[in-house]
Amino acid sequence: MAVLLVVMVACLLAFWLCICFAMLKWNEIRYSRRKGLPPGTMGWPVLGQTTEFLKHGPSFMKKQRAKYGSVFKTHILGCPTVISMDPELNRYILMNEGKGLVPGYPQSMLDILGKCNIAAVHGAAHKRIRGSLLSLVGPLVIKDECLPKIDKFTRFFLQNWHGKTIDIQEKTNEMALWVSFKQIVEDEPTALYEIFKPEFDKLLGRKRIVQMLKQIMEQRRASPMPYDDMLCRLLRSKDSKYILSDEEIIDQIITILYSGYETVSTTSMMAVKYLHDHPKALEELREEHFAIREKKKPGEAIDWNDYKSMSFTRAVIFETSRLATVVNGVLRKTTEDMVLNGFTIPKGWRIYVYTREINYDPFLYPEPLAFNPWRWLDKNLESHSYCFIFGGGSRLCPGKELGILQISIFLHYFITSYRWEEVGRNEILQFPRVEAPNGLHQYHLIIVQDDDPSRKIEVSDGFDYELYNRNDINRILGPEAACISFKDSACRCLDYLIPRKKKYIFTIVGEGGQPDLCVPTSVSHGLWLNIHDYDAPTQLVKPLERNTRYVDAIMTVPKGTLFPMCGMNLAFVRELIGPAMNFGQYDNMWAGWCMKEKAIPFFQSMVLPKVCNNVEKCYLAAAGEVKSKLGELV
Ligand code: HEM
Repeated sequence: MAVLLVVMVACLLAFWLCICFAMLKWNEIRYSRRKGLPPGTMGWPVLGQTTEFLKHGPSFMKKQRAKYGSVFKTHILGCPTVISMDPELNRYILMNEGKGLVPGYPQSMLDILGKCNIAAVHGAAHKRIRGSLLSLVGPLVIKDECLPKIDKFTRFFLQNWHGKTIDIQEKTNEMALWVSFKQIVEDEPTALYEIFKPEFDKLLGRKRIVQMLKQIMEQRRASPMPYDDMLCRLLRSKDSKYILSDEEIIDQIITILYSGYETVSTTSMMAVKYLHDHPKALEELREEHFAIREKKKPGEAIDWNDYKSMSFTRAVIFETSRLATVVNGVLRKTTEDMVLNGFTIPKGWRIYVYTREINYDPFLYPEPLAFNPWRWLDKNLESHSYCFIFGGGSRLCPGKELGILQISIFLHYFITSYRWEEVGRNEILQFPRVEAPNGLHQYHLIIVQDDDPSRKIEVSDGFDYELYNRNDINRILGPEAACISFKDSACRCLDYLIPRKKKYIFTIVGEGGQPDLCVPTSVSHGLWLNIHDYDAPTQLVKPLERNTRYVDAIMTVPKGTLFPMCGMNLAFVRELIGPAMNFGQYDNMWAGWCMKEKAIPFFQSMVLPKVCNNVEKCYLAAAGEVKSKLGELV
């Protein structure tokens, strides 16, 4: 009987597995019939890969990219989707709104924001709604209209925190909504806000919010009182282009509240966290703000000139937004079949313009996991073509300057009024959405793949890594890309150019033996399993000779012994021997491309002392000269 039961369970299990496999297969076949789609997998019918995407977020993205490249297809959030992690393509999509591309936000979001909201419209309607929005929150009006109010409400909000344990997440959250709410309807009683906030937090409370706003609008129309807030400006727009219907006004208000809520609150909270963890940055910020306060009477408001002098504050806000990546990307939808990067994206597909990774690009942001606000003091960075923190193109965030202003004023009153310390680890500061990338992984790997870029290296789960291939080398170095030769160990030279601290550099070739750095070693040379690592002429005369004897042994090259060294299957400690390993155009040459300009004249003019009467002494003397004179180049 028991045996029968086991057999039945096994049959059921096998049957179930077959069904699952068939469903997966069917889904893949369904999409494989369409020609020209990007690589990728669509997962389960209907569900697609939504669960993996929501559960693993950034690591799901990295894994798929490693498998399929920077542009791949998937099925998430109920829609076949192409994910682009390619900075060039992302830029193209952002800059080419309208050419077959419109916003692609899910229906659930449009249901909350309303059908007239800015993300639901495009073309002329978008221009009109955006124009109206900019007349309320754009850079031209925030100086006179928004700043005095933000100052007043933020200062009021930050009162009486002395000696208390506060949840900074909860507080910044409340502050972002309250300050926006008060700017929209300043003179409405605070009790109204108390009803409004829980409805807003539920997000499903649109119906109730619409009712409340309609009521306020009716009262305003019937009242002779002069109001001075955003709602008043919307109701009495002076510019005929921007006269909106009641429905449009309501959607506009909900959009302003919704768009500036999580973005401003999360950035404010993360700025507090980063400043707490980086006392030097906090000290410099305090200096900036106390210098402003010194010029003012107690309680005097911040004015535009004060705000404009907050250059380090702006840098802190940009660095926080970058490192915390509050917005991971934006969504677009195709309105016709489109060819992008050589792939055909069918009409109606969603494109996830995933911009998160570019925030950690070491070429754009050297040592990208470090909190370094000073990098933003170079103003060019804000306008860099690949800086997508506030989006780009015709949908560049219209609330960018308003958001920065709100966070600046918050930081001003927060750091000039309080000193604080974290209570408990991560108990007060909670990061349910924002990842803290700093310090989570002991090792960060930079992998430079040197063979065919269409072949994808599989990297096991659990590694924190960046993967570069030949296409990336071409993208990063542009016309200079030829200086890193292809299909040899010189590909590691890209590693040198990646501005990040690296301790070990490994060059691993095909199925060769792996370098071993378990013992304190400056250079470790792995041997090849399959062929003798002969020099070129010997290999020519012994083309078929193979090494069949593999000895699992470590040999130490004695001091003073010269030995031939191949650049492949080599590992070394960068700090000890890095400059000598900077490979050039041809393998095994001792000169890196970045040194060429200066290195050649340097060597041509080098004179060694007379005591250098053998190779070893010459080498050591030359190495000393290189260290002292060329050291800063490396
Ligand atoms: C630190 C704060 C903020 C960040 C990081 C941020 C980021 C962004 C990004 C990335 C986009 C592009 C969306 C897309 O292309 O689909 C965007 C658009 C938008 N943002 Fe912000 N934002 C911030 C603050 C604000 C504030 C305070 C407002 C309030 C008015 C706001 C209102 C909007 C609106 C209405 C859009 C849509 C624009 C359009 O479709 O034309 N944002 N924002």
